[in-house]
Amino acid sequence: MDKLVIEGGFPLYGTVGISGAKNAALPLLAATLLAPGVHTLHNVPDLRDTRTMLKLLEILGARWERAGHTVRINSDHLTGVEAPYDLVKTMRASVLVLGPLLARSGFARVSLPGGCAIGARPINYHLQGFEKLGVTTHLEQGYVEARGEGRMRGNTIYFDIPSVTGTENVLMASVVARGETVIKNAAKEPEVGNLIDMLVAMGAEIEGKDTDRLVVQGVDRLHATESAIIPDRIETGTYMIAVAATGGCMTITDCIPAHVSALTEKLLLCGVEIEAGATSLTVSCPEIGGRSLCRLRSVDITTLPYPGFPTDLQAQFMALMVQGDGTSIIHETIFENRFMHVAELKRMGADIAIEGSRAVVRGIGRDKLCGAPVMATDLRASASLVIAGLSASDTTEVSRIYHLERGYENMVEKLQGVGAKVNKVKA
Ligand SMILES: CC(=O)N[C@H]1[C@@H](OP(=O)(O)OP(=O)(O)OC[C@H]2O[C@@H](n3ccc(=O)[nH]c3=O)[C@H](O)[C@@H]2O)O[C@H](CO)[C@@H](O)[C@@H]1O
Ligand SMILES: C=C(OP(=O)(O)O)C(=O)O
Repeated sequence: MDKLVIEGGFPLYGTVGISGAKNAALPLLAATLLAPGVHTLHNVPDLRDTRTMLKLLEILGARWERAGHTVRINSDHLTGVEAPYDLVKTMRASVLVLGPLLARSGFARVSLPGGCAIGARPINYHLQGFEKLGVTTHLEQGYVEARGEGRMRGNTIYFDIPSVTGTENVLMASVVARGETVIKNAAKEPEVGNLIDMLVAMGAEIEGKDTDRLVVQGVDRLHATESAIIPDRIETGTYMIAVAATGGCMTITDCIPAHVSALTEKLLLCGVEIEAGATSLTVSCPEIGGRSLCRLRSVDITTLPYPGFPTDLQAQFMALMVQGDGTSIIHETIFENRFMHVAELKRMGADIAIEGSRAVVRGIGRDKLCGAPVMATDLRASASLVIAGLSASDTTEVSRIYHLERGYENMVEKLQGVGAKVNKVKA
């Protein structure tokens, strides 16, 4: 098993280019099942999760080829309807094939994802949405079997919580249902917008992009098309926090600054300087006494659905707040168990107490974290530990980095490119 060895304390200077978003690539790849023909997707990041999704499409009968970040998928002849346990257990987003398979074949069998490190994560909203469209679902030996009686029928679907993949899954089923579907309290994440753009290019009729009310007029058929994955806002935010934590000045290119505005506001309050261009962000720590490592004001965050502060940046922001000059309250409202990084950060000297869904982070100031062997428990917890390691004295070893490889393309190379002393070694 590989691990990362990080020698901390070196400020980051230079430029990092942002890859396509994992959380947009996964639903857009699944959407290629909706219509026969050759679909072209650009800016697809090469990650463990996108490789898993391509493997799943292959199991279902699609054929694909990759040239750099462009993937061509031929879904003319689908031969399967099942997402097996072995794949779903490595990637929950495998459930995103349910909607397209129902739309294309009227039947799908998908292993029910279990809980994961960050929470129970049920898919009841997905299933309730399909049932509203006339689909029957039942559980058989750990698999969800979903069957439509003839063509699905449009309906009004209300989500208690604006589920991101729930919205995407139900949307993909509804675009070919008969009549009108209204999705109320839909997720407004930019990745949902990216999927809507692709579906519309395929011939779907959807109104309400970027709002919490989506109105779909079902169409008889869709066609293959060409789309591009949006830049990864979570990767963007991770590098913004990395430079705030480590000091220096980094220009982050190929990103959409508006997609990270909640984080930008918080970093400005911390005292970090940020200049936004059309597709770039320059993040720097003001120099004090010849060092770029400014004092860091502690600020509070509450994770919320978009455009609120993303839960996928909570762990990384905590790695920054442990170096603050006061107390920061970090309130996690999306997932019930997303503080697995706390125990590991404490091993590096952080002062954090968990009180239910809140973490009380008492900042220990700059230059106080010390390197340690730590273990990654999930994707963003891993990124948090990398940020802590980059800012700590001595050496930090992060094990179980396969989590990191699910969602960060070339992280080691990108960090080395801005002066970080980080290497991947065999454990
Ligand atoms: C592949 C992908 O896009 N993953 C993202 C997606 O996950 P995902 O789509 O799984 O997350 P959701 O938006 O569905 O989850 C939001 C909340 O709703 C709950 N819930 C959700 C569905 C359901 O049927 N029942 C239910 O109770 C979840 O347990 C959670 O507490 O959005 C999350 C929240 O922004 C991000 O952290 C993930 O990175
Ligand atoms: C939680 C995440 O992803 P997933 O929903 O794929 O587990 C994430 O990207 O931080």
